[in-house]
Amino acid sequence: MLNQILETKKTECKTLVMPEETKNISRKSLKEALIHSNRPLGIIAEIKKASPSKGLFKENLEPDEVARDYAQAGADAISVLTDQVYFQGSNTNLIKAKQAVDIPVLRKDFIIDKRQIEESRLIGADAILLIASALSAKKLHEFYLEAYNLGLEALVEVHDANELSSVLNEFKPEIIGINNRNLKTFETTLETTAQLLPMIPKELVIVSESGVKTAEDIDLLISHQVTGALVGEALMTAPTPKEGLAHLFRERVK
Ligand SMILES: O=P(O)(O)OC[C@@H](O)[C@@H](O)c1c[nH]c2ccccc12
Repeated sequence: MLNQILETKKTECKTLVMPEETKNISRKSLKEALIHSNRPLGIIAEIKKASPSKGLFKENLEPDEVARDYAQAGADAISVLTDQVYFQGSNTNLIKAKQAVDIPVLRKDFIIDKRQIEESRLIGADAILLIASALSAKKLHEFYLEAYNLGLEALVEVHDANELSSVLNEFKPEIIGINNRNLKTFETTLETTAQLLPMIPKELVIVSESGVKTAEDIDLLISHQVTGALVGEALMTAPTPKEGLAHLFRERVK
């Protein structure tokens, strides 16, 4: 699946046209937002209309409304899928989400070409996702530096011990994402986070991604002292973002 997505991206990148710069953007730090969360675990709430494994989550998605709801519900940051073909996202969704809130916005896409980093800056992203399964460690490092040069941060995503050690041999990213989803079977298990955690230097910000669905999952991640969690499906399918987030932290909905 990932290979197919990357092939599509390659084709898309051939005709990539730089968007106009979204004006009046004030960049926010994802790292700081996660570290200074009001909850024991920072939350990146994801705007994801559909996914290749689960199909459609929401028929009519208003990214600005969802972003505002997430922020009001106490999310520390927002992730917006911008890939169109597989996730039904768009750059416009990110622009709208960013303009609606003051918390940092992460661009979720498959970045394989340096120009996509500049594109991310132009549409107003605060941070980008860099996927270890999609890039060599060398390229990851190069793209990581490019992002920070442009004033963006990067969440460097790994999903197994091999990827993690090859990344850490090359450089120490400030923010590491552990993706709990097996890219072949699409199954998720928080065991992935538990297993990779001890390999990561303590000073790095660690985000557990995918398959975080219940208050028990959140408890487990808190007990492992990860900095944050990236939650998509559980919030997209909750009656409201507020209820979804409250449920994860066993809070009463006000
Ligand atoms: O919906 P979930 O299981 O809560 O997962 C969210 C997020 O981690 C997932 O969307 C994701 C993680 N890494 C990605 C890379 C590309 C696209 C999507 C993703």
